[in-house]
Amino acid sequence: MNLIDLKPFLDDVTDSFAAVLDLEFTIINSEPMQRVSGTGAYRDMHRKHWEGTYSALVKKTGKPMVVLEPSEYRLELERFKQNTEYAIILYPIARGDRMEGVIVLASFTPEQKKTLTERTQKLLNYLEKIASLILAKLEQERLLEELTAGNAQLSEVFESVKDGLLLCGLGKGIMQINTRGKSLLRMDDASPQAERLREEVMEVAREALDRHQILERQVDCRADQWERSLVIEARPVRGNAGSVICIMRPFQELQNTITQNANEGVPFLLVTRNARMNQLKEKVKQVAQHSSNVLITGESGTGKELFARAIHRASPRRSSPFVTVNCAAIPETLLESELFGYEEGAFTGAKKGGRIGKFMLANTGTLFLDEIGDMPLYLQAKLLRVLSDRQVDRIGSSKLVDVDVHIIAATNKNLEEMIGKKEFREDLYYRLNVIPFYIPPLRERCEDILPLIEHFIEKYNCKLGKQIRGISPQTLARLEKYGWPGNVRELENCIEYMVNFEMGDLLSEKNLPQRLRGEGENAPVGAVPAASAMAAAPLPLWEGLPLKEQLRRYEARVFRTQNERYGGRPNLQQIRAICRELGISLSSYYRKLEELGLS
Ligand SMILES: Nc1ncnc2c1ncn2[C@@H]1O[C@H](COP(=O)(O)OP(=O)(O)OP(=O)(O)O)[C@@H](O)[C@H]1O
Repeated sequence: MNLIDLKPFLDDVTDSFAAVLDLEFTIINSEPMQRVSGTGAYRDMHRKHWEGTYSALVKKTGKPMVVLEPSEYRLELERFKQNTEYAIILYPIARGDRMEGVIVLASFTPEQKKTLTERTQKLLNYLEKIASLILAKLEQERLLEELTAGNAQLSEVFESVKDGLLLCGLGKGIMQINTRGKSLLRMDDASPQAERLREEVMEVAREALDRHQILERQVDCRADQWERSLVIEARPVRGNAGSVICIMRPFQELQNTITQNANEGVPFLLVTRNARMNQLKEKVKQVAQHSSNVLITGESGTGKELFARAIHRASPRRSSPFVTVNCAAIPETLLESELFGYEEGAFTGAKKGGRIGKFMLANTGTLFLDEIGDMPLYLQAKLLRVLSDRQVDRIGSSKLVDVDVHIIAATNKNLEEMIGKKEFREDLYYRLNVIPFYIPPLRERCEDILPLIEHFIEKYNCKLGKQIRGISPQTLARLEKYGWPGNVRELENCIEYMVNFEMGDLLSEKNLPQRLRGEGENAPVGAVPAASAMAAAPLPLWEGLPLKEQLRRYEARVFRTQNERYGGRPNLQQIRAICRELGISLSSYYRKLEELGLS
C-alpha cells in the first residue's frame, strides 16, 4: 500500500486545496517515483525520469524546499524555461525515516508567484498539515488492509480445522463459524430443536465469558430425525473482551479418536506355534461374541494387552472404542476421576466444566483395566458396584448414567494370594474372572521364539529401513536357551536392539545385548539365565535364606545396578532404556522400586 493506492483521495485533496489557495498542486509517490495526482498544468504532465528533479532532492534529504527562482538550481527548467513565473514549494510526506512521497505547490502565473513568495511560511505550514492528513489516511488504509488480510487468514484457519469452530461475542451473536461448525449446529435447520442446540452452545459461551474461564461441556439434543451430542470447549478470547471461541466435536468422534489412537501401531498379529496359545486364540473368537467379563493373567510382557485387543477386534464392538486404563500407572488419587469422571467443583483442583471418565468414553466399546491388582480397595468396591449395576456416577454427581462396556481386566499378580492377604476383594475377583485367560510365559513355549524373532525382524526392518534376512543359528541357539523373564516384550526389545546394530544379513551373536552375551560380570543382570547358567551363578551369600528373600535380593541388585549406570538417579529417558533392557513396563519398574524399598 502506497500513495498510488490513495489516488482518488489525493485527487480530492489536491483539487480542493488548489481551488482554495489558487495554486497548483502535485503529489509524487516515493517508491516507485510516480506522479499520483496533479492540478492545472500538472494534470497531464507525465515524467519517466526523476533524477535531478527537485522532488528527487526532497525525497533524498527528507527536508522541505522552497524554490522561488528556479534558475538558481538550473533544474527542471527545460519544460518551463519560457515560464519565468515558475516557482515551487516542496514538502516531504514522511514518518520518521520512511519516505512516502512529496507534495509540490507551484506557481505558473505572476499572481500565483506573488502568493507563493509573500506567504511562503504560511504555505509551508499548510503543506505540513496536508502531509499529516495524507499520512494518517495512509496508515488507516494500511491497518484496514492488515485487518482484512488477518480476517481472510482467520477464515482460512477456521476452515482448515477439522473441529467445528465458532467465534461469538456478547451482544454480537455468531461472528464467525466454519463449515464444520455450521453443520454441527445445523445452521440451516430452523426447527425448535436445532435452535435449542444452538442456544445451549451459546449458553456455554456466555458462561465461559461470565466466569472468565475455559469451560468444557457436553450438550445433547434430540429431534425425530437426528440426534446430536457435542463436546464443547468454550474459551474466552484474550485481549478481545466479550468474545468467545467454541471448539465443537461430536462425542462419538471423540470416542473414535480414542479408538484410533489406541489401535495405532498395534499390529493385531498374535504370533504363536504353541498348542496352548492356539487354543487361547480359538477362545478369543468365542469370548468376543458376548460381553462377559474377562480376566487375563500372566507374567509381564506375555501379551495380555494384545489378547485384550484381539478380543475387542473380534467382537461386534470393534468399531467402538477400546479404552485402556493402567491402574498401576495412574496415581491412586487420580484413578477414580480417570475412571468415572467428575462434575465441575467436585473437589479442589477439579477441572472447570468437569471431566468425562473412561467408562463413558468406552461406552459401547471395551474397557481394558490393566494391572487390576494395583487398584486400591476403596475403588474395587466402586468398580464392583458399576459392574453389577452397569451404571456410573461422576464424582460429585448423584445422577447415574447407563453404560454398556465390555470389561477385560489383566494382571501379572496372583490375585488369589492377594485375596488371602485381604488386598483384593474376593467378590470383585469372581465378578471379573467369569472368563479366565492365562497366558503362559515365553520360557514355557520355546517353539514361539523363532516365529516371534522372525516377526520382530520384519517389524523392525520396516521401521528402521533395514533388510535383515534372519538370524544366525548360533545366535538363535543363545536366544532359545535364555530364560526371558520379561517374556515377549523383552524378546521384542532384544530384536529391535540387534536390528539397529546389525550390518550383515543375519542377526549375529556380536550384536546380542550385553546381558545375553554371557560375558563379563554384568552378564546375568536383569535376566533369568538359562538353567545351565543359573546353576553356575554365584549366590553363596544368600544361601540358607528363603527363596522369596533370595529372589528379592537378586531383584534389588538388578535394579540397583541398572540405576547406578545412570548415577543412581536415572531420568525418564534413562528409565525407559532400563525398562527396555529388562523387558518390563514403566509401571512395573516403579512398582518394583517401591516393593524393593528402592524408591
Ligand atoms: N504372541 C505375540 N505375537 C506378537 N507380538 C506379541 C505377542 N505377545 C506379545 N507381543 C508383543 O510384546 C509386547 C508386550 O505385550 P503386551 O503389552 O500385550 O504384554 P502384557 O502382558 O500386557 O504386559 P504388561 O503386563 O507388562 O502390561 C507388545 O509389543 C506386544 O505387541
